[in-house]
Amino acid sequence: MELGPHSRPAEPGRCVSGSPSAGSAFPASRVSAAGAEPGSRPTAVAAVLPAGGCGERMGVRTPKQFCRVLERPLISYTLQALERVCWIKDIVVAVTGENMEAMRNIIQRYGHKRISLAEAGATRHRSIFSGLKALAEDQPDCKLTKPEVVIIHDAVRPFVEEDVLLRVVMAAKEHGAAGAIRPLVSTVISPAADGCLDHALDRAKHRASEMPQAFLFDVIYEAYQQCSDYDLEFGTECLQLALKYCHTKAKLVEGPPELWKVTYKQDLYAAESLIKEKISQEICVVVKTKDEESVGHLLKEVLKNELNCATITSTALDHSGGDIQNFLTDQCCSFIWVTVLSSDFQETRKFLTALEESSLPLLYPVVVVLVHCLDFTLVPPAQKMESLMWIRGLAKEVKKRNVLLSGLLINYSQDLYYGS
Ligand SMILES: Nc1ccn([C@@H]2O[C@H](COP(=O)(O)OP(=O)(O)OP(=O)(O)O)[C@@H](O)[C@H]2O)c(=O)n1
Ligand SMILES: O=P(O)(O)OC[C@@H](O)[C@@H](O)[C@@H](O)CO
Repeated sequence: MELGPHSRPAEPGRCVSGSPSAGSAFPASRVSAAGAEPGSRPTAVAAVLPAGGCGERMGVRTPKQFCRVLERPLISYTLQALERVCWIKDIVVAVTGENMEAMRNIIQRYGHKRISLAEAGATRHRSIFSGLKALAEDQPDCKLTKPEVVIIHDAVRPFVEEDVLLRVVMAAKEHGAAGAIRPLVSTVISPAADGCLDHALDRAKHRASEMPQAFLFDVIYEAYQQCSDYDLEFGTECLQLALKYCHTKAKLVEGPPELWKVTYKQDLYAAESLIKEKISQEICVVVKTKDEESVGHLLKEVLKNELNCATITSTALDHSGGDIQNFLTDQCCSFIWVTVLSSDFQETRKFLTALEESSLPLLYPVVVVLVHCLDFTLVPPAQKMESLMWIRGLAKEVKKRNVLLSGLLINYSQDLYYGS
């Protein structure tokens, strides 16, 4: 899967030489929960995202961090997840030189902030080390301020929430290092030289090490500076480096199942269905005017009963796009636009234009179901067909801008409506 046609001449994202970020520090109120004195100095937190791999196990030409999920590069979802966390002040992404421009295009296209780029290395540990150097103040022309705690998170683990980030950071503040773990799904075995089973590990006594991990910056930076070439070349575990080189025993933090790493092609399909599920969690029923509100409310109640996993809201837009912008959030991506006994599609077009102008279609495909209620006894057949063709043409037009429009024509008798 190639990077999309949106790639434009690079507007350079914040490379290492960029100015310090405006992001806030880790709020003191949260730190006090980790045993620090309440109201003490907030903890500065930054993140390093290794994104310099080639995705060999994915088996496609494009490195998996740039593979598209619902038309958007996988890494952009991870960046958005971290950007949702206001107390992460800098995010350093380690990418190869050949992918720097692609990364800058992604930063610009999806409006990512607080991002700095560093040159990846030949291994994941070398890429992480490069990202840490971008945050260390002992490096020449380094413009980023050194954080107290640094999160390390694989760029191909897009489903990371603030809760687990907060828990690993607070644990790292207390213990020097912390990492998310998950129960093992398969039993770990140790093969003998002859290729037969030597022994099996007790699965209940072992865990899978996942990401995010967090460290006191000085601990992990010192570990990487002391790290042997062998460990830099063949190691896969940052927690082990903190233990081996800084005698720091990481606190292990139970993480949710969504922390898995996109490694094989099936992981990409799983990521797509998880993102689709998240998008469909929030549905907003939109009617044009107050007097159509009863229809919208009725539809909302029906949907609430039928779709108990989704959050259904409704709103009436008495005015032009201004109201639409107010309720657009990056949480809601599915809308049911209801028009009753009206052949005027101008309001529909205004609504879709406002959607396109919002940042929503950038981050997710926006789904709009146009429910067009007509009194079929009053409307000639030609008008019904005309309405359907109009909706079809509009759907084709807005699809280019990541808005997926479907139309539903419903026979809705006038006396039922005005009698309602
Ligand atoms: N030299 C490398 C190798 C890996 N990574 C990053 O480390 C993360 C986890 O590594 P992995 O899943 O192994 O990614 P790849 O090395 O790309 O995968 P593969 O082993 O299948 O080639 C990924 O975000 C990957 O981009 C990196 O920054 N630099
Ligand atoms: O070896 P990979 O590069 O696939 O994975 C790197 C890390 O994500 C993996 O080692 C976790 O166990 C966390 O350390």
